[in-house]
Amino acid sequence: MSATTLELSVPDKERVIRAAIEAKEFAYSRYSKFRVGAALLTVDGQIIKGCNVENASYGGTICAERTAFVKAVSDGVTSFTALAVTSDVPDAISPCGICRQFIREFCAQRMPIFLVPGDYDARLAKGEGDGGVKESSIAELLPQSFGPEDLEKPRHPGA
Ligand SMILES: O=c1ccn([C@H]2C[C@H](O)[C@@H](CO)O2)c(=O)[nH]1
Ligand SMILES: [Zn+2]
Repeated sequence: MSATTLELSVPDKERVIRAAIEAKEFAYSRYSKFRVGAALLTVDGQIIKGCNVENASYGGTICAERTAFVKAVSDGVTSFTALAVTSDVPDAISPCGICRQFIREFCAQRMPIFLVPGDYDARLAKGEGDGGVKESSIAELLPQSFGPEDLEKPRHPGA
């Protein structure tokens, strides 16, 4: 376990990584041709997948990570134990700024976020034990962040 993350079982880690790879298959990335898959593991062991969904009005695009969160939250699920993200590029990508703020809303500071290389399976086949997965957390990806608790703090007397 790295200093920044909460403990997760090896099967759960493999499950959420595998789900992110599967989610990438449905990426609607006709403009960028950049496929991204994400998966959330919920506190009750459910997997929720998301892919990026682009739009002819480019700004309407939603990232894979936010797709997964929106699917979960709109089904009443708001507690998560892990997130995995992958693309087709060998260097594991890391969530964009907007998605980091989304993660901040729903996840513990030290919840594991697995950044999975696009060639994960090829790396495993070559005997690279962990497939090159990087483990991070929202504490690391979005330091000194603003979050839900900040809105609960008392206001100064003049406000
Ligand atoms: O972490 C990321 C980074 C990018 N994208 C998507 C948005 C867009 O569809 C494409 C190129 O930016 O990749 C994601 O889904 N997640
Ligand atoms: Zn994003």
